[in-house]
Amino acid sequence: MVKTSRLFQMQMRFDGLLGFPGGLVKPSEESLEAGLSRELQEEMGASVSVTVNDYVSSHLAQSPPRLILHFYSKKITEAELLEIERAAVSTAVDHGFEVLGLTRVPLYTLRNGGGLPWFLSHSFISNSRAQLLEALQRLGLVSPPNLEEAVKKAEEMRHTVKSDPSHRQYLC
Ligand SMILES: O=c1[nH]cnc2c1ncn2[C@@H]1O[C@H](COP(=O)(O)OP(=O)(O)O)[C@@H](O)[C@H]1O
Repeated sequence: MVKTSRLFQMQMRFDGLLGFPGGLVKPSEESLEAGLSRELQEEMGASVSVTVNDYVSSHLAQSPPRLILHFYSKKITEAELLEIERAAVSTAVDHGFEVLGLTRVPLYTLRNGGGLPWFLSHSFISNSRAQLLEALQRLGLVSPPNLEEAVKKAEEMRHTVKSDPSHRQYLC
């Protein structure tokens, strides 16, 4: 087990993909920050107020068309994070439906390649894997050389799993 001083959260979505808490916002009806705060309440059961200061980046979605993906990241204390984790399984209305669970992201690489590389080799919704890498770099949670190494290892792991004979056995 690795104890880290910094924690970073994502979630397992209903469709089995990893992604961030959030959802669709109609800018004609509410501000992006108000919409995101509402979605966070539904998906995590906790009140987190997002402001323009938490804004990170925007990208055009490849699908569905005409969807703009706005990404925010918010720094909170460990106590607030623990509170969110508790609320996510107790009061969040989306728990067990749209969200199967919050998950911490391993920010370390083990000697055997476990940790962040394995995490990055999973499947992610839309551009959320790129959003994760952007946030880890911007927030200084993983150093650029370690991040680069983790991305490289993750690619190798994807190939290893595909060529693993036991993987083929499971498919037949
Ligand atoms: O974490 C994310 N990062 C980037 N794009 C996402 C993420 N989650 C969802 N999306 C995008 O938003 C679209 C709508 O997502 P979802 O179906 O979860 O919205 P909803 O919660 O409002 O129903 C997805 O098709 C995908 O393109």
